[in-house]
Amino acid sequence: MKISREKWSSNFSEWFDWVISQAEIYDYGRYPVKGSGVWMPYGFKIRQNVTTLIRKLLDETGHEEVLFPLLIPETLLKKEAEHIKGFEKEVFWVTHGGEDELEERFALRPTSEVAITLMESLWIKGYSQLPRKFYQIVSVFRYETKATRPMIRVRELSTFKEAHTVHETFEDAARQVDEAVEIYSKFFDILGIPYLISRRPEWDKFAGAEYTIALDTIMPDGRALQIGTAHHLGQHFTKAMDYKVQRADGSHVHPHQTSYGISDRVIATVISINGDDHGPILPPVVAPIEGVIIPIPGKSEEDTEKINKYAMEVESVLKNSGIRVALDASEDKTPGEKYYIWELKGVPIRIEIGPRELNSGTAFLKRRDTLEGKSVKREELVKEFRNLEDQISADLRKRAWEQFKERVKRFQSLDEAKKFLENRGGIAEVPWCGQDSCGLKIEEQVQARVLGTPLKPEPSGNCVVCGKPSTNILRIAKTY
Ligand SMILES: Nc1ncnc2c1ncn2[C@@H]1O[C@H](COS(=O)(=O)NC(=O)[C@@H](N)CS)[C@@H](O)[C@H]1O
Repeated sequence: MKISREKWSSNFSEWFDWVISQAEIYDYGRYPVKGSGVWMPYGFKIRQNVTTLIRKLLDETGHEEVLFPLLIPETLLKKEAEHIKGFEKEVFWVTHGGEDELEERFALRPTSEVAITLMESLWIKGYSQLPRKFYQIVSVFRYETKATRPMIRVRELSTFKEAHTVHETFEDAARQVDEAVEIYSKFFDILGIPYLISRRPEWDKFAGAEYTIALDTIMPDGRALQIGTAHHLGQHFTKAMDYKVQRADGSHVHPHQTSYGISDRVIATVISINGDDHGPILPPVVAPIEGVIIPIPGKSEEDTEKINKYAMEVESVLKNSGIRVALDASEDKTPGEKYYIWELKGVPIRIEIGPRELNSGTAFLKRRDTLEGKSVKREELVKEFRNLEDQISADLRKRAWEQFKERVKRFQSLDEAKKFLENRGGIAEVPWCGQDSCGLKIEEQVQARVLGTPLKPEPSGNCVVCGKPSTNILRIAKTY
């Protein structure tokens, strides 16, 4: 028997608010600063498992973790004209220290390009020190004026991983952007999150970038969510800040840079992408508790005692093998009430230990995603548990990709694309001649956002606006 996904898909936003509060993941809307949420212990552990994973992927590809000041002086932030133009409406300012007005305002960093470029100009003088790849996982602040949403559109991005790299040439920076996209692809593949990689249109790239590559997923309500971006910054910041490095031939050149970021949105997505009306289904790799043991009382006090004792043995066998396991031995709830709570918390495997398991020396493993269960011998428990986890991870990833692929559709006319986006939602692909004017018209007529173009051009048919032969397809979607 499957659990319905009615609420999860048709009232996703309500479902998400209900899950993050009832599963005690993230307290949003009650802390008296709009757009700031609180990571509660269980949610903090999910966040920790996610950041541990991205740290691993960055550390093993030559990135060095750093930690920069939160405050950026106004004159520094304004060094790069496009950058400040793109952010000036989003910056929070600090104007006083105690009673004293500061002689210069400080910005709460909205992102750290100028801060990092300043210190790079002091640390890195010559080509032999390049390329250099830094990253930090910090809070950044953006005065979002659109409706804020927990984790998805916040004003304090409390899990902002920003990477910044320096290169001798444009080409090497372009190679780095490709590496960043590969790292993000691997990251989302491990998390089981489907995505499309698109080059953002010229009119929607990061402020101060040559070009932007973005990874977009589709949330249960059919809206697209940008979950990662990588920017080729060229020499925009190094020229604005007159930062040069010495080349092998003794000449000096402004180095080229990239930056790439992900945020709390990744956690919102990993909670939401596989869910049902009982709550989220967390992939084992990020689940704070991979398996929860629920003892089922016996007919007599004596039996129940034996069952609890056996359950504790099962707990230590799993714990000793490095599995994050919990034993819910609370006396004040029935097994059914416990099932409800742990399903709401998205625990991927439930281990039922009752009279039958006690007598046969087995454990009953129940999957959170399909609700299928199977009995395993106690001696095989760790191996069977790990195998089941691998099966669940693969099935969750497969199901998410199947749903995703159903929601990416190609159309030859704008009307069909518009209808599709208004009904089910998803990402529509239409033939495009490559002219910005047509691209902007598409956004207008479809009342949706252009996500951009595939990295490998896919000309097919005639531009849906002007009728000229297409040079590529354009992806459009209702977005967050
Ligand atoms: N208000 C927000 N709330 C949550 N996540 C956000 C918000 N704004 C942006 N993000 C996420 O942060 C990622 C990086 O932000 S960004 O503006 O595109 N890029 C940068 O800031 C660059 N400096 C790379 S670190 C985006 O891809 C998006 O997933």
